[in-house]
Amino acid sequence: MTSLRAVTVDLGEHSSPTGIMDYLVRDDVLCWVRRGGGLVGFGEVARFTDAGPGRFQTAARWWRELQQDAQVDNPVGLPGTGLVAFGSFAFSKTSGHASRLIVPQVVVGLGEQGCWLTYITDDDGADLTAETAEAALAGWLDEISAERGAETADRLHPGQVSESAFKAAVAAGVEKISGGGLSKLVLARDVIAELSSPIATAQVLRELAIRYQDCWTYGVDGLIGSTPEMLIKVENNVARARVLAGTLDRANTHKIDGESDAAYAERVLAGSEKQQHEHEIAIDSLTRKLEPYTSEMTSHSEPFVLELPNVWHLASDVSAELSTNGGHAPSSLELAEAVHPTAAVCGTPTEVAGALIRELEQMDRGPYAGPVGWTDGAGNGEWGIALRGAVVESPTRVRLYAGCGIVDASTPEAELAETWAKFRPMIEALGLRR
Ligand SMILES: C=C(O[C@@H]1C=C(C(=O)O)C=C[C@H]1O)C(=O)O
Repeated sequence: MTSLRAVTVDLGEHSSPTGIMDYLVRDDVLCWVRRGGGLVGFGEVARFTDAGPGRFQTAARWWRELQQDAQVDNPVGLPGTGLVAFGSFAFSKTSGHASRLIVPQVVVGLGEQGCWLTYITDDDGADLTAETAEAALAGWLDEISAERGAETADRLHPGQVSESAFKAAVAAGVEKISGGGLSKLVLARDVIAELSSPIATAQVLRELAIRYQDCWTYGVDGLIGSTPEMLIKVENNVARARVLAGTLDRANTHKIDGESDAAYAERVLAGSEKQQHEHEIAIDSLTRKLEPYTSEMTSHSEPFVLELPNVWHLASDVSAELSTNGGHAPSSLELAEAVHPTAAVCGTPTEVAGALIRELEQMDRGPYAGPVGWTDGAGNGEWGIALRGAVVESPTRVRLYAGCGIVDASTPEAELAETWAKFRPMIEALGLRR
């Protein structure tokens, strides 16, 4: 195994109003961005890949061993400094898709407490100073990627799961739920964007990051998107999650005369028994899985309405003190494994829902609905659920994914419409029209 050396340097204040988005200038960036803060990585000095049920554990072991052999000079010491890996994990243990951790050569970070730069190398003789780190970053920024305009020949095609196949799967899912044995099931489908010229990934990421400020915009090795759902975040032994379930389209509203947006969302979403039921199942699944790792957990008794540009969601924020076993708290990677998949993207009970997804969807979800994010050497990290995103399969072919929670009151037409609302962020960022 390569042994790595790293240095983190303090960059002081970053005064630009667009923050870390200023660094989303290359199509090959690794990124994790929210409200102008986050991490952007360039280059690659180490990579881990694996598939199957052991993928999280082999990744965690690889990451631990990499730390043990590494020399890290990190006077900044904040979460996201020192050695960092970006990663994405397949949704399913049966997926052929490679889960991965990637250690970049250069990472720029921006948080509430400042801005920093990390330079990582496998070269024993490299000079680890602020100057070499800054020169490495400047080298990456020297060549920036081109933008592209929307082209009329760009097209959206059906994916592996057509609209009619999706509706049939939803009907079959509702029938299974009514028959007992499971209370919630999440079914998804895909669509393909065929572009007439190569995708400008950095531009897409910038558009998502600007438009979806409350979401986490991710870019990891061709997996791109902007997720509103935080699977697990660990910062200094505190874990946080944002659980979503319950969705209302903002483009096709049926407001009563004079009703405000907020009152409409409150009435139709927060006031809906079906949506509240779906939400309760999702929050229960997260808290149950997280509980064994915590000494204290807080969540609000009522969900709030989260407003995004495309949809409203019922949302709950959970926070928990992590219990330290022998002085060692679980890392973000260990917790991601423990809580994935939640009922927000799989169903309840997990095993029954997972098997039904395989049977009814008939598609490999790949990294869609799996954890995406980053980890540092101290166990901090942020793992979102890879939703509202796409996989860049070739420069001109992008596969978009979206799904919905199915409960006994679900109808195929409404769930199909909901998938279109969830595709919208990517469709618009790609400059496509439906
Ligand atoms: C499955 C997706 O979203 C999930 C399902 C939701 C729902 O059914 O209401 C809401 C948010 C997410 O937890 C997706 O975006 O593809």
